Amino acid sequence: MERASFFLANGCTPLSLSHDFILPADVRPVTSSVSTSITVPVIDLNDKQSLLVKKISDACQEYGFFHIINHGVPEELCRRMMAAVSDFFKLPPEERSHLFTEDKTKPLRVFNFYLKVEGQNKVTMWSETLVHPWHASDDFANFLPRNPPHYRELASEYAKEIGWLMRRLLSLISQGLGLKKDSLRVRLGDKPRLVSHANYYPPCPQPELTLGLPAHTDLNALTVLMQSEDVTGLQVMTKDGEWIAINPLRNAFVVNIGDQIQVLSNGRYKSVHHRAVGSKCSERVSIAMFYGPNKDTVVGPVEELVDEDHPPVYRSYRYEEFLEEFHRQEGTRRRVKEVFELQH
Ligand SMILES: O=C(O)CCC(=O)C(=O)O
Ligand SMILES: [Fe+2]
Repeated sequence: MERASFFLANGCTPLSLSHDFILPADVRPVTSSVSTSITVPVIDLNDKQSLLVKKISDACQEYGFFHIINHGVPEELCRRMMAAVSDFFKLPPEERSHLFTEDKTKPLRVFNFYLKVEGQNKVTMWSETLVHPWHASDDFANFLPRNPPHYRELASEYAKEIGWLMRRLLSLISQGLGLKKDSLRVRLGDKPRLVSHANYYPPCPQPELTLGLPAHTDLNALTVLMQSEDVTGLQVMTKDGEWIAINPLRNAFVVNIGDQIQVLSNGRYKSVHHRAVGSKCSERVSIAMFYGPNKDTVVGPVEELVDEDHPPVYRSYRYEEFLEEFHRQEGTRRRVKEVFELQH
């Protein structure tokens, strides 16, 4: 059966792998060099508390990424949420194009990631992303798309569940660092910046020539990601600089450390590079729920984690300063937290 063409929200011709999407050879994903022998830990949230804290701590130090199972979020809700995102991207392009903007101050928007490349203006990534705020208890439905009609209700319900999960994860991560349960949550402030990115990757005729999402680290503190169950795409860089695939696992979430926890933990926990590659045969969806400080929060290494043997790796900053640096590096393979490193 012929597959219906995908039109980008800002385009009126069917998506095709034109010059605009093709990356220079040195940044293309080399499938044959992606290791399949290593993978990130799968952590069962039903494990005994002390074991759980240790396993999460080890994963945060070694990979900055892990899977969680028995997370308590109803499977049916996850399935419906993924379907709602997929339905959103299947709306005719004119139904999404009014949300398309490069203005990052708009809370609800659709955009494409891109990379700036020498001799070529921008290379657009093979994906489209829906951005909006989320909140576990406040009503944020006004910031959500009206279409598809069930999106508002589902996203609100899903946010409530993720809110609880984030709280639990932040507590476990704090304990892993030897801190009080609520330490990281308090540090990140009582008005965290909560943003959701729903990424849609249409099938890609030549995934080896482009990327769905460029290599990046998450700028926030913590990310809970749900990905399509039957398509691969997410890849993570290990300490040794090797790409590994994070293949989907049924009824599991991927959790990863963002830059702010790397800074708060004084470099103990790692916010690592990851990217998404396209798939030739199937569309793929991922929903990243980000938890970060608000712009006025001061972030720096937690005092208890700094001593003579562990001098501060980063200087403190207002998160707004970090965001400004992040925007300054737009379109590049960003190195934002490195700008805040102290020289010893
Ligand atoms: O699609 C994915 O698996 C990765 C998404 C991601 O890294 C992000 O949205 O920050
Ligand atoms: Fe990410």
